[in-house]
This record gives sequence, C-alpha cells and structure tokens, in this order.
Amino acid sequence: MGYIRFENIVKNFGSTQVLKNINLDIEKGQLVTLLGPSGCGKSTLLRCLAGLETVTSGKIWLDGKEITNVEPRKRDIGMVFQQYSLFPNLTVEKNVAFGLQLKKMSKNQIDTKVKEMLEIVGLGDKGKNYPSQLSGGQQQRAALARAIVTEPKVLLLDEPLSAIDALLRKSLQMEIRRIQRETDITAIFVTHDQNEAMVMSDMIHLLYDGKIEQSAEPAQMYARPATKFAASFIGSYNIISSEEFQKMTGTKAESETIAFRPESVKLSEERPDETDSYVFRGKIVDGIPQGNVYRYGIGCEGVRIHADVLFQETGLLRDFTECWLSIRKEDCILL
Ligand SMILES: Nc1ncnc2c1ncn2[C@@H]1O[C@H](COP(=O)(O)OP(=O)(O)OP(=O)(O)O)[C@@H](O)[C@H]1O
Repeated sequence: MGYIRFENIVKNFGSTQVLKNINLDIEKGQLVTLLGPSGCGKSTLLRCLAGLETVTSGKIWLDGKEITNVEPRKRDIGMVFQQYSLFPNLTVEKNVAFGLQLKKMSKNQIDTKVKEMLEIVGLGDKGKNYPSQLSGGQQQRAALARAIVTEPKVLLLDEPLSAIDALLRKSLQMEIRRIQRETDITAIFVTHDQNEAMVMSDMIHLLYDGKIEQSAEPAQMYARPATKFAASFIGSYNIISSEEFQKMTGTKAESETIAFRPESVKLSEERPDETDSYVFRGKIVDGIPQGNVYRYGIGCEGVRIHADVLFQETGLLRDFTECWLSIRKEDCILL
C-alpha cells in the first residue's frame, strides 16, 4: 500500500460525476503531479484528500490509517493554493509562525524553526516584511514555508505558480523541487502545464474526464504515451489514423492510430537510405520558429503532420518545398 491511497474514489456534484472511480497509490517522499486539462477533476481529488470535500464513495488512506471521514485539521496536511493566501496583516515571520503557535510550541522553538524555514525558502531577510511588500514569487515561497514548517505528512500544491510570470515560474519550479527534496516531504502538485509536470515530478498521474488516463515517470510518459489522449496532451504528438498512415507512407498500419513526435521526423532533400524507417515524400506548407526548433507543417498525400528541426539545421530546407521524410519504426507508437 502506498503512503497515500485513493481507493475507488467517486465524487458527484449533484448529478455530475466529477471523479469516476479513482485508484491511486502515492509513495512516501515523492513529488507527484496530477496533470490534466481544466475541469478534469484534479483540484477536487486534492480537496478530497485535504478533507475540504467529502467523497461520494470510496476510501482515502494516509500513512496506514483511513482518513476518509477525519476532520480536515486532524489530517496533518499542508496546502498552498494558486491565490496567495497569507494573512495580510501579519509579517512573513508571523505568518510562518502561525501553525506552530497552534501547536503550542515555546517561543524559542518557534523562532528557531521560523528562521530555519525562511532560510530554506530563500526569504531569510524578509521576515519583518508584510505580504504586500513581497513580489508574487516571494509570497508563494512564504506560503510554502508556512505550509511545511509544521512538518505535515503531505504537502498539497494546487497550481501554486499559475499567477506567476513565465521566467520566474521556471526558477520557482526548481526551488519547490529543491525544498521538497531537502525536507523529504511527500507532495502532490496540481497543474495543467505538461512542461511543469515534466520538470518537477517523480511520477505524473494524467487525469482526463474524472479518470486516471496514465500514470508514469516523466520520461516514460513523454516517450510512451499509452492512449490517444495522453499522446495529444504530452509532447505535441502527430496522431494519425491507420487510413491516413497508409495514404502517407504507402505502408499498411499495424494499429488503428499511430503517434509520433515532431522531433522523430527527419527531413532531407535526397532520398534517405534508411532501413527500419518509413520513408515518404511531403511538401512543406509552413514553418514557425519555436524556441530552439523550427516547427514545419508538412502535407503528405493530403495528411498534415508536424516536424521539428533544430534551428541551426533549417538552412537546408529554405530553398525547396518538396522533401523526403523518414520516421524510424521504433519511434511510431501504436495506439
Ligand atoms: N463545488 C462544486 N460544485 C459543483 N461543481 C463543482 C464544484 N467544484 C468543482 N466542480 C466541477 O467539477 C469539475 C472538476 O473541477 P476541478 O476544479 O476539480 O477541475 P480541475 O481539473 O482542477 O480544473 P482547473 O484546472 O480548471 O482547476 C468541473 O466541471 C467543476 O465545474
């Protein structure tokens, strides 16, 4: 049994079933992500664990004990939300000390712990500031410190970075990961951003329509999506029907749907001499720079696919629109 276990969890809001028999085990000390599109039930699952929602049926276990009907404050769970939830009228120090005071610790112990925690989250010099005097990223670090200073069994993070701009968001992702490792806390992170899930997690649980679509380590999820939805949500896969595949490559497909990543498609002027690859003709329709790669839209016998080519290699393709494409058979995922 995992440190956290969701067992046959169903949650209805009126006549709408939002969680459809979720079974999930989470190991101690891991950071796992609940990833999925808006409305798939991620926050509801998290809120059921925290006790902020009751489950319609099923059981929740934490550290060997069933907590399905335990009061929220007795579950020993810390939370950080998207909105900055600090008390505006208290300094950062006092915000972080709050949970420790409830635990009736001595003033000396509280001061030491607060100081330690503020150092860990990189706010050692901001203890006397009020939340309004901090940036968004600093406020979220303070919220994180407040949530983990009491050493809860689990830390829940519900889209804590979604209100933060892209650049700072990247550095905070690394910070949260470092703090989680340093404190060895078990954490569940909710996001709809696949890149965020990739860089942060030990395990990703992909949710779709109230169900777990796939659970895998990030690299595995990226390289081997198990369903059409997983392939469409992770890594911008090309998803082609068997008829389209046959039209495009002239080869009969081995499954109903074939998926391959844009970076698996190689483009060349000359016909490549490759065995164990599908080789076929196409016409470049457009190209859009996307960071370090150029994403080409290519028409192949009426089927449109995407191919990513490293920016420095794109010169090759500037002067012609007809090209050869090759995809290694092992890079094609049969769905
Ligand atoms: N208290 C509620 N009453 C009625 N419906 C609700 C309630 N809370 C959530 N829902 C519905 O349950 C579904 C799942 O919501 P949830 O917030 O869990 O999704 P999510 O995956 O976290 O999405 P997002 O990323 O947009 O927050 C949505 O259709 C939502 O409208």
